[in-house]
Amino acid sequence: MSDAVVTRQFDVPPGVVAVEDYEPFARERLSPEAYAYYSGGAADEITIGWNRAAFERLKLRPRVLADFARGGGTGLDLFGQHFEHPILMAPTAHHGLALPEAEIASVIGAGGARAGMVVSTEADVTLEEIAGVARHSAAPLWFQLYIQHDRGFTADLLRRAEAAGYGALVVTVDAPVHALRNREQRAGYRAPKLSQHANLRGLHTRHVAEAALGESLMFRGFLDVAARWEDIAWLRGLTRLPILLKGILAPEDAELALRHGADGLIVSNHGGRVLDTVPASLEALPGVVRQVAGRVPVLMDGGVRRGTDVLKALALGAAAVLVGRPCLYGLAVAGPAGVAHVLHLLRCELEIAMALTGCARLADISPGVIWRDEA
Ligand SMILES: Cc1cc2nc3c(=O)[nH]c(=O)nc-3n(C[C@H](O)[C@H](O)[C@H](O)COP(=O)(O)O)c2cc1C
Ligand SMILES: CCCCCCC(=O)C(=O)O
Repeated sequence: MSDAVVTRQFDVPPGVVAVEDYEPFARERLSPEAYAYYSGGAADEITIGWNRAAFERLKLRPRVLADFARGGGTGLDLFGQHFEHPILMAPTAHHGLALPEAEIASVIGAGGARAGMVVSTEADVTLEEIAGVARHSAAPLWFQLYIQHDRGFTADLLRRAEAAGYGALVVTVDAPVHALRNREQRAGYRAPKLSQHANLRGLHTRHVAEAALGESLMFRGFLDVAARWEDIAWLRGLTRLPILLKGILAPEDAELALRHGADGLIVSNHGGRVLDTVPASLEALPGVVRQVAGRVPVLMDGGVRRGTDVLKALALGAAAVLVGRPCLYGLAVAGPAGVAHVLHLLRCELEIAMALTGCARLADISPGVIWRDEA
């Protein structure tokens, strides 16, 4: 994509009234390989199911006759930036599989819904082109960084993101190796070559010898150049941008993250796409929130499909949530309009859930909105 425009008209199909309604339409429109890549997870996809089950298990505690005469709202400030609501578009790779306009369409959609967007290192459009479009929109833009084996190249990526005006750096730390993606393998999905990654042009491929039968794959050079804690401290020294670490589940890692200079955390299991049978993000959230004890904002993602899910995550201590697959499905089905609609639906549903639990503002959302069964 070199000319950053979206000129086509997109329509939301009739009957699409909730985020999950997009999925069957997206499945029809995507190639089987792309659908496998977007929808799939690691190995047996157990964690994907747990991400949803954790939300479904929690019951809400309604409150009646609350006084909303003084108004209310969903606005919040994070890292000095204002967000109209706490629902961000998660970083996801390769929007070009959904639509030729790729991330250009996504950023227009996110802007339409006044939602923050986190742009993936593995976007199909350069981070500069995306930021160029976002300049005209109300949506804050953050950049997701995969630390590359070439640290010089990584530092250049960071400088490019700073120069393009991104407001924060989200460093994804939960995927140092290629995950086991059996659904992708079965569907014949092939990830684009490094040379085809818009943001990684010029990065040389690092060849690691294939493991022969009976040899170790992981421990013969594959992990030598993987990111370590010292890389976080290194990044911290390179930039003034707030740094969030994405992919934290264990409270000990949350503590280490703060010790190495993280300004925020994203509790995430990568949408169940990296290590299968790790717990649901929502289950891991309270432990991380307890450990962090208010020192930095904690965000979460994984399985958010309803406004009530957003409310539950905030009740357990998240400052905001990120949404992955539903935005991709919205993009595949209705371009920028679909992305905006997905994010707008979630915001509207959150507002309804707040009204029915007596919360006028995000600050009113407390663990008290969760129903606790009598012992
Ligand atoms: C197709 C796809 C691509 C993704 N690519 C990235 C990526 O490039 N960087 C990253 O940090 N996370 C990536 N993720 C993970 C998301 O940021 C997020 O953690 C996850 O999608 C949240 O779960 P949900 O899809 O259930 O909302 C990807 C997820 C999907 C579905
Ligand atoms: C080493 C992991 C690369 C994955 C890139 C895209 C991604 O995050 C995904 O979930 O897919």
